[in-house]
Amino acid sequence: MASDLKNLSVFSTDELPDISQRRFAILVSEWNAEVTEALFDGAYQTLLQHGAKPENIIRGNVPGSYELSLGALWFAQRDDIDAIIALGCVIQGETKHNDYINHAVAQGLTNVGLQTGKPVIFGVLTPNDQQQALDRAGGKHGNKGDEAAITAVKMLGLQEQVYSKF
Ligand SMILES: Nc1c(NC[C@H](O)[C@H](O)[C@H](O)CO)[nH]c(=O)[nH]c1=O
Ligand SMILES: CC(=O)[C@@H](O)COP(=O)(O)O
Repeated sequence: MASDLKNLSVFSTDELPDISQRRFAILVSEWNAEVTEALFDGAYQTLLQHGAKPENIIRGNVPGSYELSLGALWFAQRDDIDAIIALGCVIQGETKHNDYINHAVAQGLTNVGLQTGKPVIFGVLTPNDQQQALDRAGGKHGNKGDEAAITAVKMLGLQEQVYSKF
């Protein structure tokens, strides 16, 4: 479903888990900072709105989206981090560089989640241009940061369900 058909900031909040004691790492790429800072604001506020405590949210910056995977691994290896939200914006350039970054970071973040068993959320925009990025960082299509944060919350809820006793 394309973003044209679904606002990134509209989601069901039914049956969300208690996250008051949960600890989150939010990784932010420094490339396209106007966009990634808006993504961070969305993710951070969404976590607070759904019960997370400010003292349980840690932020880390990486130079670019390509570095999100390693940053996510470092946080995921900490015993005091329950979920990682990785935020970036890779705008299509003149060459195929964006394709290589996008594929690397998508696969890298997936691998970190599978390797550690912790929710590692792909909050990376891969737009064709700046306007498409802004539309998805608080613009007409909502905020990908909101979506990434609620995805982390929902995955923690699934984790609780899976590992709870009958
Ligand atoms: N062009 C963009 C980049 N490029 C930088 C890479 O992510 C990486 O930091 C570099 O290749 C060194 O390893 N990063 C973005 O996040 N967004 C871009 O549009
Ligand atoms: C992916 C990017 O936007 C940046 O690395 C520049 O890309 P390009 O050299 O293809 O314009």
